[in-house]
Amino acid sequence: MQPHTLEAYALHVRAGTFAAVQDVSATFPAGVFTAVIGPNGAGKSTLLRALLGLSPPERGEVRLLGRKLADWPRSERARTLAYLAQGEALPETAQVRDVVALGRGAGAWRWGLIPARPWTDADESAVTDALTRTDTLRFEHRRVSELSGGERQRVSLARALASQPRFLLLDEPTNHLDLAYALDVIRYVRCEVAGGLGVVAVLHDLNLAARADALVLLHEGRVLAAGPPEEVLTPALLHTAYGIHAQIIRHDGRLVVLPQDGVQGV
Ligand SMILES: Nc1ncnc2c1ncn2[C@@H]1O[C@H](COP(=O)(O)OP(=O)(O)OP(=O)(O)O)[C@@H](O)[C@H]1O
Repeated sequence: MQPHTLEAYALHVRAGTFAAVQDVSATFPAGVFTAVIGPNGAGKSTLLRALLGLSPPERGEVRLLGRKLADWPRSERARTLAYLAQGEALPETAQVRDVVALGRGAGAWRWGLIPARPWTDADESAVTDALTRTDTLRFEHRRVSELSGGERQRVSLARALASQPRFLLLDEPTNHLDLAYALDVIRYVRCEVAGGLGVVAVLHDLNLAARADALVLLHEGRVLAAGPPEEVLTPALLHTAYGIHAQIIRHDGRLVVLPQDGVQGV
């Protein structure tokens, strides 16, 4: 048991009747950017939801900062673990600052999920801080409908950071973003990780995943490999997981995955 980690122990999680995650153990430390990779249907989103307590495991358990996730009071757990779901929609007519304020729980009060409490100076400064760190403060009064896809994703990130979480879980945060915006997201994430945040991100782009500190490669619901990118991004493992033939090269100190044309290298 490690105090500064989010951990999965021998997790089995069902999605409907399907065993989507099977016997998965993995450790996600604070101050580390871990990317969860694997082909479609490998169980990545299911694992993320189990780590958040949204999909209760059939067997095994999740531990957050050394304490069983199930033993955490709901509101404390929600503050400690922030989540950015896949393709999450933002309220189109709301102003950016108000959207980020939802990260302080304002939405949950409004919907009656947790008791309302007075809005404080600490809330206000956490919102300003999250806006500043994601470079969204300059358009805090714009409406969501006036933002580009990349700007929206930064606002979503700001909303998640506003709760000042210890861990941030992101499900395909670079989906539908062009390369510049995708790199932006990774850059903002890296800054937060340098400040001690633990980040777990499901990523499909292996060349973005190569920028993480650690990778967990899922295949058919199980961990096929875990460790630093150079240990996980190997031709043999990528062939087993994705059925592709790929070359891995190092450029400017970074790993680059070069798949050959077509699945099975056709
Ligand atoms: N409600 C459900 N009922 C039945 N099967 C499900 C359900 N939800 C997910 N699954 C199945 O569980 C498996 C894992 O799904 P999951 O979404 O976790 O995979 P993933 O790795 O995130 O996939 P993708 O990369 O396509 O998003 C898939 O085969 C999926 O079809």
